[in-house]
Amino acid sequence: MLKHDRPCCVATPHALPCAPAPIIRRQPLLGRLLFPGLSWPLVFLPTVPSAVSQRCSSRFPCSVRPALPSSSHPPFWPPPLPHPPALPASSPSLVSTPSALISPPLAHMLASMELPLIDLAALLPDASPPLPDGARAAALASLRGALSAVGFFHLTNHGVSAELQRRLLAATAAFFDLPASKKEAVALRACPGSGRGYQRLRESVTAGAADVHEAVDVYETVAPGDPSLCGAVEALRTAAATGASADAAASALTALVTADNPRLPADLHATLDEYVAAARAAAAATLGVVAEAAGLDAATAAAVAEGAFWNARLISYPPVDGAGANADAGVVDGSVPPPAGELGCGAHCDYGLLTLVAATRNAASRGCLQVWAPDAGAPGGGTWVAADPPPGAPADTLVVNVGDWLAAVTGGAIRSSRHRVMSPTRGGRGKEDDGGGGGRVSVPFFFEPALDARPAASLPVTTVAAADVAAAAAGKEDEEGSEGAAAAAPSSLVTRSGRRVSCYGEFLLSKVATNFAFETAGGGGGL
Ligand SMILES: O=C(O)CCC(=O)C(=O)O
Ligand SMILES: [Fe+2]
Repeated sequence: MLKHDRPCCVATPHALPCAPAPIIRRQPLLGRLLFPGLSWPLVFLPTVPSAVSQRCSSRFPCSVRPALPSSSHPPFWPPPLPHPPALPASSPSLVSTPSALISPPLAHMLASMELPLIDLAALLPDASPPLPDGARAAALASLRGALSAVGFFHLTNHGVSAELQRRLLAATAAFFDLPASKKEAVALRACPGSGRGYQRLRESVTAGAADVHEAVDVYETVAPGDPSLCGAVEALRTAAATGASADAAASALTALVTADNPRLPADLHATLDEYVAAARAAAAATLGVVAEAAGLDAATAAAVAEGAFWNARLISYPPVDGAGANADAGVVDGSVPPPAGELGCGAHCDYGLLTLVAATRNAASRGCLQVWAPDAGAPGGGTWVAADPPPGAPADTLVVNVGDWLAAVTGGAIRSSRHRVMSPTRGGRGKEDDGGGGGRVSVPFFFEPALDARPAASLPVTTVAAADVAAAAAGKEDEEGSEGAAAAAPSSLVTRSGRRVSCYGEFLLSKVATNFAFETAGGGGGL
């Protein structure tokens, strides 16, 4: 990643009419992140190494580390699967994994909707007591199997306590229960360039179709002179884009990442601050383990995570009646046609490194989050797999999934899979209710690469799949009956105009530009 010691040269964009609020500014890096061969003690350094201290400008102490409890149960579940055969040195596409690499037990695991449960604390290289070598290798193999098949797994013992998750989900639910006028007071619509704020029902759009949810987006706020922003601006300006569009993109990116977050109710604000610090630390540690499972060398893994950026969404999915809801989500099967109605959130891939999802565990929520497993189910078919934690999973279980950038960095060894959220079924409220009421509340935390992270020249970059192009042209994702094909289409690190992205910031911008109903097709800073 490029380093800069001079202020960013992009003109600060037009003043944003958002209320200034001190929520969640860029935090210091956690010292060195966790990678094979390295261990946590580097995280405790009271003074941050000079290479990263220039980013250390916030009120958060540099000694933040996740409180990773010692393991009290087996480090992975279900039992380990055979390690898949070695992947070819250069994988032909970003996300496809030949079916031959899916072992029969793994296919079974997918069909029975059992994503592995990974115990992060037990898998850390400096875990105490250490796992026997064989057990650690088996757990990593189980993780690798899930990463290469669907890019989703369940995570426990990660330091984001169940209690903190419950508090955040309850405060989030309370926000969405407020009168519309209070929510609209922090509307994204009022400040679209900031990417932040409240979106009413059906304002968020996935691949052209309205989503049946309300949400609030928040982002890490970086300083205009932040090295990663400067690097991204430089990358944009020296990329193939011509002057005017590069300037527009640089301005749009600057507006997006330097804006302040909306003024949320005090308790939600404070809880979110606390949650972000914990989730960020957990994500960094998880990335180390995922990188190891994916076979990335330590230097590449370290480079991927340096200067990481984050954003998050607070989401409320209201319950709906009958068809289209998750009534039968206990049996998710690719042979069942997709619901005719609207989705809580349409099928999409996440953009960055890893997403950590905390969600209500009430009965209404169960089975709502689903991931497309192209190699499972009938040969040549594919299956939507339920991704929510099963009822018996530990209370702190988070759903973790791989984003496009990380999948690309691994050359397709691990998948960034399409996933969707079904609307909860009305009346499905159960005794496990923890704040979602009759609906589902979730908070995906997106752990992203540095804004100036560049795709390595050696990375395979797929062309946009035909199904995606057709769907984009038609303004919707899937033609009826072709959901499976479109769901399996690979993502690619190209902008909407088909040019290879110059840096992660540009990729992020091109994705965010199509996310909301009020934005025009020409949005996205000229990309
Ligand atoms: O609500 C969820 O569980 C996940 C939502 C999601 O996939 C996203 O916002 O990217
Ligand atoms: Fe997602």
